[in-house]
Amino acid sequence: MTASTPYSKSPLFIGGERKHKEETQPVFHKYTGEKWAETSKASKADVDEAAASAQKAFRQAFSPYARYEVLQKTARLMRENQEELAAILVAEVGKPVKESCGEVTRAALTMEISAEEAKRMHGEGVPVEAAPGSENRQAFTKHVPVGVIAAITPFNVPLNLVCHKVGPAVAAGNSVVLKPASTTPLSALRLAELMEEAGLPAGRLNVVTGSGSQIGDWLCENQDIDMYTFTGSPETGRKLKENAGLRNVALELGNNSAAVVHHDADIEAAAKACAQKSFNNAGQVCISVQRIYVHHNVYDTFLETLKQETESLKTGDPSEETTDVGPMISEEEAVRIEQWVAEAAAHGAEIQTGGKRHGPVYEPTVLTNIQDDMKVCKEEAFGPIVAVDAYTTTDEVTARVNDSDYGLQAGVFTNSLEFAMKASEEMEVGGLIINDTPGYRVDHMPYGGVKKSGNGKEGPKYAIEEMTEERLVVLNL
Ligand SMILES: NC(=O)c1ccc[n+]([C@@H]2O[C@H](COP(=O)([O-])OP(=O)(O)OC[C@H]3O[C@@H](n4cnc5c(N)ncnc54)[C@H](O)[C@@H]3O)[C@@H](O)[C@H]2O)c1
Ligand SMILES: O=C[C@H](O)CS(=O)(=O)O
Repeated sequence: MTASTPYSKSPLFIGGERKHKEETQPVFHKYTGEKWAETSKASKADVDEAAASAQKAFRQAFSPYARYEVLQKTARLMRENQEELAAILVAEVGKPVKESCGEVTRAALTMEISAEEAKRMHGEGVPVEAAPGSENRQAFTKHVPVGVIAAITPFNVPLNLVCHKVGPAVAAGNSVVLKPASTTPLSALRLAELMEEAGLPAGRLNVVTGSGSQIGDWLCENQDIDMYTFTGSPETGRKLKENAGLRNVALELGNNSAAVVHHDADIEAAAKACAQKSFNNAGQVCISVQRIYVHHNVYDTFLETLKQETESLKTGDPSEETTDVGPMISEEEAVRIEQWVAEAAAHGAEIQTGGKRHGPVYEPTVLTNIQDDMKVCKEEAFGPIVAVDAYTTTDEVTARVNDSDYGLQAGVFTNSLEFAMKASEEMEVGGLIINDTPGYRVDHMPYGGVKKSGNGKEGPKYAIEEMTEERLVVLNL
């Protein structure tokens, strides 16, 4: 299987074998619209074969140090192939090349962190002998891999979010059946090649491409799958969880991230950070800044600086080094954002900058005079728009941050320890970032949300806890 270049046909990756299928799905270049590649469309039989291959591989010895070596070598190979991997992301996501290179850097680091965690898995001693009558017993726990993990990933960060599933899964000794996003599968297929080159035993990673809903259903029907790890929309995640039966489903879902700018914040720094994290990846990031609440004393200054920073962003061809904001994943999605903005404007919102669509490219857009019940505030935009409003008290803004079905991460720009600690107590999120945006993430930190944002925790150390079972061993000596 060669890396996908224009008009290449990618096979399924099952049991270390390439399996070309007659029926294919196109992958389009998200800026030019040209057909960039075709991927094989898996059948139920292919999914069942992949799960069986994964089970068979799982039963083969694969020591923690061998897993460490494979993951470390994978990270090295990713770095050596960074340019090629970034070019795939530019094409299949439409992600600006500088951001695509950044994703490859982070993905390699995720694999490296996973490698280190492969060597750190351990249980603990349990003092059962402290119980009367158990004086002659000893006990300890150990973490054992769950077995075969079905991993389903979203379109927007297709390499690093695949690594956040495959890396910890392999580190913990599991096998994986991976279903990457149908619109951005090529980076995952290339990763599978690199992991094979790094020495990953055949069957430890299987990649099935095709219809998400069909493959999702077949994975739920298949009893060779021991758990599911899903990243995507709440609607899809809910369906998967309903169909998985008694098997665990780790869910990393949506968000409509809020940032708070208090009167004592560094206003210029906050505006720069908010502009960057409102519009990177064309706003198609689960922790993209979508709502900004600014203390009324500094509202005008912040808004002016935010507008300037936003208008300095270059939109256009993602293959150009100078581009900051590329196309969205499809023109249909850009039209959806156009409609959301029009609806908000029809109800009084003011477009401070942006507001125009050019095919799949939507201009970075700042909205004011918004109402909290507008779609642009209440739902997940997943596009290059941000709504800005003023607040007066910390109680008021905390309530507005919490007025959401989601709770992944929030950011609070303040130098008040009192407000920061209040926020840490009262803001209903999985991650609270003080003096930065909710868009902050490093790949070894615990990452996950509450409410409709999901139930899982990523970061290799934390994902491994979900991908293993704790077993107690008691010795009656
Ligand atoms: N919390 C996080 O870490 C995180 C990270 C990235 C994206 N996301 C979320 O993902 C969403 C955007 O990604 P998307 O549009 O690819 O999401 P999506 O839910 O449309 O698709 C996600 C994956 O599920 C597959 N799928 C589709 N139907 C399925 C079904 N019936 N059963 C099983 N799988 C199915 C898709 O093919 C894809 O691979 C946003 O809501 C975003 O917030 C969350
Ligand atoms: O889209 C959501 C991602 O998890 C954010 S990041 O790219 O991992 O920082």
